[in-house]
Amino acid sequence: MTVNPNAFEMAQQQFDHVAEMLNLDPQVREMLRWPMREYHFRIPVHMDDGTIRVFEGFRVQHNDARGPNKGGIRFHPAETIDTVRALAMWMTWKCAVADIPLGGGKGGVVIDPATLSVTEKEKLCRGFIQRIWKDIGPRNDVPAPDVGTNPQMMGWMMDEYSKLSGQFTPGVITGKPLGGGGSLGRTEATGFGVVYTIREALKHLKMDPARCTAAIQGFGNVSQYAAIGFIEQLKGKVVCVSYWDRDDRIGYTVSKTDGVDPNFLKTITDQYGSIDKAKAKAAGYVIEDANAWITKEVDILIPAALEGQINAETVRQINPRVKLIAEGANGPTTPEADEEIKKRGIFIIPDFLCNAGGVTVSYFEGVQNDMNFYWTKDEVLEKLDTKMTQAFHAVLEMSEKENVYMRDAAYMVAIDKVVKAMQLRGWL
Ligand SMILES: NC(=O)C1=CN([C@@H]2O[C@H](COP(=O)(O)OP(=O)(O)OC[C@H]3O[C@@H](n4cnc5c(N)ncnc54)[C@H](OP(=O)(O)O)[C@@H]3O)[C@@H](O)[C@H]2O)C=CC1
Ligand SMILES: O=C(O)CCC(=O)C(=O)O
Repeated sequence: MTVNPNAFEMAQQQFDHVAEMLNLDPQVREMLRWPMREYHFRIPVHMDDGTIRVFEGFRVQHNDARGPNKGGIRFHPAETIDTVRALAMWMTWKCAVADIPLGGGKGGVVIDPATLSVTEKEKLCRGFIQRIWKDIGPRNDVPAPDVGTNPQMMGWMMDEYSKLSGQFTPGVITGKPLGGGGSLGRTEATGFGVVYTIREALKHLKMDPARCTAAIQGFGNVSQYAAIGFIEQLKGKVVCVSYWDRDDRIGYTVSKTDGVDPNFLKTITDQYGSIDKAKAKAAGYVIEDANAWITKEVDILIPAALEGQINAETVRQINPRVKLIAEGANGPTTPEADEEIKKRGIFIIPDFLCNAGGVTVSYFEGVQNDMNFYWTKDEVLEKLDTKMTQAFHAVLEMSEKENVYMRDAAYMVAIDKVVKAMQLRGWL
């Protein structure tokens, strides 16, 4: 599948479209369609074989009117400054829609983490912090995990920041390991958040979740817990997940008509989301091509891999039965595909609403770090459910009031909050 060539152009196009609908002041548009600040740096790492490799890194701070910049760090071979800019901008809207007092940021390193040893990965994480530590912190910019990074890596980063700043500072990074300042429920948060919004959307559409089927793209952190939550909490059926095969360098869809078992699939998946095809086949799964997930005759599609996956080309392959698209990934749908989805009347839960569960529990993690007192998993997930449910209904209400597409409604809710904060602070 193709990845959108320029995610930032896509993010700006989405923003411009709604700014026009809102008749937003051109000066305010100019402030919001670009990041406030960005850092470009190079990170030298002493590799295990004695050579030195230099990696390219970025941190983008889009807007901090509502609070410290917040957003993950991606380690991905196809990372570009424009992808990071887009993701940072989407974080501003995400925190506003989720109604958490944070702004938008994102980081990235151009690297395939699967090609590094554990020691090299640790050096790269520490090197990232050495380059940026003076410009992040619990009160100005708080990174977290995203594609290609995990809690252990956040633990190393937090340690490096604490060493450099001379004081233990767990609140500088979220998504840390449990016992190392992490919050219970953060691992499940994004996927479960997707499921809470699906539950509310199905109520709105008057569909019974227990009679619904779903097809999921991806089998990383978000998709694994979206699949588990959809089956265990909503009693629905997931007919396939897809993944990127590192050895074959192509994607596959792993299907089972009577429903996949994500807990089993997790046992045959490596830390980067590659499923063992032979073991899946032996367990009765069918291996299909990468695109098969989007063609399935299901009620719900959950794109949860990368941006640009539902585009002008693939949108035509969506089965007429599909009633709902829940965007687990950031930016999975291009503006061309959006037009087609609108025409077909498919209900969409837009990305920065649907996948806001991760940053919401990251926010809870920061709050727990500040209190130095930790909640139980049930407390965290209950608070998450409340936040996601409120956010979903605020966007739905806007969509009904203004008679607009759910993505446009989410932008309206978010832009209104960010602009208000800018006004209150005297920036406008
Ligand atoms: N983790 C979080 O808390 C949040 C994540 N997100 C977004 O959700 C999406 C997924 O993130 P996350 O689950 O954390 O990342 P992971 O790295 O855990 O998983 C993404 C998976 O998708 C695979 N993949 C890449 N391209 C394709 C493809 N074309 N078809 C099928 N699978 C593919 C990746 O394989 P490979 O590694 O081999 O490339 C990887 O296994 C991203 O858009 C991310 O920004 C949004 C909110 C929060
Ligand atoms: O947990 C966080 O702070 C951010 C997660 C993230 O990067 C995202 O929501 O895209």
